[in-house]
Amino acid sequence: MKSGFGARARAAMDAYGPLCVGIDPHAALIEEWGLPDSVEGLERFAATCVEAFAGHVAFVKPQSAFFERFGAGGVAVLERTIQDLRHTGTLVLLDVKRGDIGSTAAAYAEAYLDEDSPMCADAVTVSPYLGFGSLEPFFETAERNDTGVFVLALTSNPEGPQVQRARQGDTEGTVAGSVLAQLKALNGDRTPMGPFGAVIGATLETLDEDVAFNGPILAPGLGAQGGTADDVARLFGPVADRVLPSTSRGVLKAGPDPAALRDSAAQVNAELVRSLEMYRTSRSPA
Ligand SMILES: O=C(O)c1cc(=O)[nH]c(=O)n1[C@@H]1O[C@H](COP(=O)(O)O)[C@@H](O)[C@H]1O
Repeated sequence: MKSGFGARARAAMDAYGPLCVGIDPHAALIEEWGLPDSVEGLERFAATCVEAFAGHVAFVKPQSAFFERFGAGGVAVLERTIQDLRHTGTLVLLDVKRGDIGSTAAAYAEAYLDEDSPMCADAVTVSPYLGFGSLEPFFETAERNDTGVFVLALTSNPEGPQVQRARQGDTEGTVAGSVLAQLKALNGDRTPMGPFGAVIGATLETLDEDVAFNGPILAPGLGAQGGTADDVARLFGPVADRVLPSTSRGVLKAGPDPAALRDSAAQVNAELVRSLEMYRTSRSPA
């Protein structure tokens, strides 16, 4: 029987280290890899990523936008990529950042989080800006299927704080703080952790929020956006066991040789482990 998403994420991170590698087939990268910017090129790009990363990292995160760019043919490649990765046992976090009114959210949830769907991933990214409650169909479908949901909280882009750091009222906390508090309520005290994660960028100057919500933390922004392993340790050191730092271009630029891609991911993973360990030892009593 399949175990809960929190348990599967815990086991994968313990086995492979914290790194999540993103599959973002930018046109420029496809060209650098010597491939045509077409469905055929996309197919070879994605297959190379599967060969390089499946069975070597805890999570792979395909970015749907770069597949949708090619229409139905691109979406078919995305579907196959998700299935191929999952067949190897590698966890797939599908990055689609969905969010809509409840009845439409239910259809998105069925598409990405229901095991009967051909596009089902292990987890999906969602946006809470139609109201956290509008995400309920995602949570409910995930619970029924032992899949997971990652909700945007403090994103890695410079425009994020305008909305996410906004105060909800004179005395209340921030929008992001409210998202994190609601995730905490959903995860409860499940062990080893709950299935509902947050997205918090590795590019932030400071966290300034309570991240004790007992779920995984996707931390994108490592590499191309300027985040470093030391930033990950500085921001997430106290909750190191739940952080899933993510990079796409930072590793993909090592392609198209699958061995070079795998080596690059292993190197980033090792840097993360080293920085998080240094943080831990610097804080432990002598
Ligand atoms: O949800 C995400 O993964 C995400 C959230 C966020 O705050 N910032 C962010 O960059 N991402 C995604 O992470 C990937 C970052 O790619 P690189 O900048 O190439 O590492 C892209 O697919 C983004 O859409």
